[in-house]
Amino acid sequence: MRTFTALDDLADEPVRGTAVAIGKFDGVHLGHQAILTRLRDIAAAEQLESVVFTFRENPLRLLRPDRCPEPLMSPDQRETALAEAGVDVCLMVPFDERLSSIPAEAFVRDILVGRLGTRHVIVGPDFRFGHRGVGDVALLQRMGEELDYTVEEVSFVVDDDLGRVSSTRVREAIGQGDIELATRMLGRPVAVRGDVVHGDARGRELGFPTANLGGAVEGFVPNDGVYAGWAIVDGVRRMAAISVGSNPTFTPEAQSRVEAYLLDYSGDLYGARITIEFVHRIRGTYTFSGIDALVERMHDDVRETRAMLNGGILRDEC
Ligand SMILES: Cc1cc2nc3c(=O)[nH]c(=O)nc-3n(C[C@H](O)[C@H](O)[C@H](O)COP(=O)(O)O)c2cc1C
Ligand SMILES: Nc1ncnc2c1ncn2[C@@H]1O[C@H](COP(=O)(O)OP(=O)(O)O)[C@@H](O)[C@H]1O
Repeated sequence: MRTFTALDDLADEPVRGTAVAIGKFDGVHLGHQAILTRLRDIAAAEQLESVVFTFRENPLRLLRPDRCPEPLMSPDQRETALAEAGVDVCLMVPFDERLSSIPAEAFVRDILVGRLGTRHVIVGPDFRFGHRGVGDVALLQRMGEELDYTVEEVSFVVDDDLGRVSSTRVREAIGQGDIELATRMLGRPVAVRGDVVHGDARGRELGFPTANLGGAVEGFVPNDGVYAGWAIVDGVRRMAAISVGSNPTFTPEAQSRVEAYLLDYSGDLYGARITIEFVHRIRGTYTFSGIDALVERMHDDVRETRAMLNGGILRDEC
């Protein structure tokens, strides 16, 4: 996949004869994947390049920061998911004053047709575009008759079990601790990524050293609590008991952070970039009366993690 982070870069390396899907694609969930499947099929059938037109940040960050939700993915995670979906070209441009002031008609004429040579446009439900969001599917279609492209609106993915799939519902599911539902709507694990930093060096004394994620953590961090999941280090996936919290037993005022105890592992992870995938929420974060109570509970958490990830078979040892 070729990625462009500025529209002007298209002048140096033109992309012509395209099918274009436009949207935020936050989460690249099953609904987005339905759009990308159509995009790929249409592009393949007509020997066009498949292009995703998306934004680095949610447009609401500029337009209505008070209503802008936390993203489900970092731009890098989104780019990876789009590449995995078989997209040829990703345009991930900043949604800035300049882009937001382009009128809907000019967006179609100058960008979709002028710069991308669009033959087909594929959008999701309720798609709006152009300055003040005045452009809609009807306008896209009207302009397509004149400018010789077609438009397809892919409807919501509504599943008997999952209901309607949307980024908002994925956030809600994670917020309610239903990691399983979020995972099914995403069609991939709920995952965060970050660098392992030093903590308070307490973990190893408790018998549970934990890799603490620091710096800018990519992805949507679930609510405080304890989770069963996986830690992926250098491409190797290991079972992990994960804590998201401020360790209130020790540091009630601290900021919440993500830390993972990797089962059956000992080694040095400082400085490594690791991915943590959440599979199941075990419990909330408690303020224990002392270290012994915390450690006893952590043993249970580890047993439960192993049971969850081994398909529900509890073994005697932990
Ligand atoms: C599985 C697991 C469950 C945890 N549960 C709690 C908890 O309920 N309350 C709490 O205060 N800390 C909890 N912690 C966090 C520990 O307090 C923390 O890992 C320990 O203080 C080590 O911190 P350090 O990495 O900064 O050395 C948990 C950690 C793990 C790995
Ligand atoms: N099983 C393990 N799970 C997580 N980290 C481990 C494990 N074994 C060794 N480590 C190492 O120990 C470090 C965590 O130890 P800890 O005492 O909790 O210190 P800190 O407070 O700096 O996180 C990790 O960053 C990693 O380098």
